[in-house]
Amino acid sequence: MRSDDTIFAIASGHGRAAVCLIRISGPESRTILESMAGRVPEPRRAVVRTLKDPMTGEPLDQALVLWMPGPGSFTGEDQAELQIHGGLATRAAVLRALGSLENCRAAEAGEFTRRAFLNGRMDLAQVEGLADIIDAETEAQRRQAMRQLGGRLGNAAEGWRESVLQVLALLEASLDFSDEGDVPEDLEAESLQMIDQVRGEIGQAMANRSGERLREGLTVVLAGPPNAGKSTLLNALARRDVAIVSPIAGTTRDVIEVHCDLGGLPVIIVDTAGLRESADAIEQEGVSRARARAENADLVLWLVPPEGEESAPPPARRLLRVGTKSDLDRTSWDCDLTIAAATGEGLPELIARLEEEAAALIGQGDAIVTRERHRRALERAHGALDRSRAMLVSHGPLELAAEEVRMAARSIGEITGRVDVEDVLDRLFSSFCIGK
Ligand SMILES: Nc1nc2c(ncn2[C@@H]2O[C@H](COP(=O)(O)OP(=O)(O)OP(=O)(O)O)[C@@H](O)[C@H]2O)c(=O)[nH]1
Ligand SMILES: [K+]
Ligand SMILES: [Mg+2]
Repeated sequence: MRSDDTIFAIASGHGRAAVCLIRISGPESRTILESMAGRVPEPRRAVVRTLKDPMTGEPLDQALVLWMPGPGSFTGEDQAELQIHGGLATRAAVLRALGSLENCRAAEAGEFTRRAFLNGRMDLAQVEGLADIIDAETEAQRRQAMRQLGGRLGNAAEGWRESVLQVLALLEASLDFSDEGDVPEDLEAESLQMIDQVRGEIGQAMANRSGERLREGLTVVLAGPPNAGKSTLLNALARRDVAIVSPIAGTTRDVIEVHCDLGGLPVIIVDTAGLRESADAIEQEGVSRARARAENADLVLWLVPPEGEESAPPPARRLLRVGTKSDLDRTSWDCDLTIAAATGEGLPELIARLEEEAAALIGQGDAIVTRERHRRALERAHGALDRSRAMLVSHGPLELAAEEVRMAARSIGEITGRVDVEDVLDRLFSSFCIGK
C-alpha cells in the first residue's frame, strides 16, 4: 500500500441504486478528471459532465462532477467526486476505467480517513467518532459520536497534555538550575498543584463508564428455568420471530442476541438456554454459556414461570424478577413485574422499566471516555502522575519524577494520536468501510 497512490472507491452503499458516489483522492485526481470529464470544474462546484473512458473515448455515463483541491479537502489531498448512475454495469464500467489509469488503485478500508488523519485533518479521537457515527444505531449513540467528532475528548486530552508539559518544563528548569537536584519550594508547590488538577480531571473522566456503555449497548440477559417463556419474550421485544419457541423444555441452546432501540438507547437483549442440570452435553454447554452471559450482563431479567419449582437465579450485577404467563392465572410469585409475553400483557410496563434502567446506567450521555482504548491511556497517565506526585512529596530523585511526568504526557498523547500509535491505526482503520 503506497500513500502517494491516487485511490478511488464507491463511498455510497453497494447494490443497485439511483446514484452512486465515487470518491477519488491523491495527486492524480486532477489528471483523472481531465481525462474522464474534460475540463476541471471550479473548486467545490458541482457540474454535469459526460464521463468518457480515458483509453477509448467511449462515453460511460452522465455524471455530477466535483473538484476539491487539497489541502482544504476531507483527506487534505486533491480530491474528486463522481456522482454517477447507480446501475451495476455503469459503476463497473467507471471503476474499470479508473483502475486502468496509472498510479491509481482501489482504496482499502478506511484509507480516505487514514489519509485525513495522517495529513492532520482530524485527530485519532475524531476518527473514532467518525467510525461511531457510521455504526450508530440509536439517537443517543449518534449524539455521542457527533460530540466525539466535534473534538470533545481530543480537546480535553490536549488541555491535559498541555498542563502536564508545563509541569515537565518546571521540573526540567529546576534540574538545570539546582546543583543538588532539589526543587525549590515554590516550584514544587506549583508542580503539585498542576499535577493534582489534571489527576482530578482525568480521574473524573475515567470514573464515568456511561460512554462505553452507550457506544457498545447495554446487555440485558433473559434467564430462567426451561420453559419460563424467555424465547417468547425475546420475540415479543424484537417484534419478530427470532428464536424457536416450543413446549419442550430445553429448546434454546445457543445464545441469541437482538439489538433494540429503547427510547433512543441501544439495548442488546440476549436469550439463553433454560438453567437446569442436564445429562445432554449440548444442553449443558448452553447452560454454561447462559450463566456466563448472565454474570457479565448489565441487567438480568430472571423469568419465573407459574408452574414448576422456584429455582435460584445465577449471580448477576443487577437482576429484576419477572413473573411470566400471567394469563394462566396462577400467580403466587414475589416479582418486580409480571408479564404474559404470549398475549402482550405487562409488556409496555416491562419496556418502560427497561428504558428507565438503561437511562440510569447510561446517564446523561455526557461522558468523554467512549472506548476502552481511551480508558487504558488515561489509567496509564493517572498512574504516572500518581508516582511523580509521590516522588515530589518525598523529595525523591527529580529526574525520575520528570520521567513519570513525561510518561503521563505520552499516554495522554496516545488519545489524539500525537504519539506513535501505529498498531492502533491498523486495527481502527480496518474496521471502517471501503470508501470512508
Ligand atoms: N400461556 C402462556 N404460555 C406462554 C407464555 N409465554 C410462553 N408460553 C409458552 O411456554 C412454552 C415455553 O416457551 P419458550 O418461550 O419456548 O420458553 P423458554 O424459556 O425459551 O424455554 P427454553 O428455551 O426451553 O428454556 C411455550 O409453549 C410457550 O408457548 C405466556 O405468556 N402465556
Ligand atoms: K421451551
Ligand atoms: Mg428458549
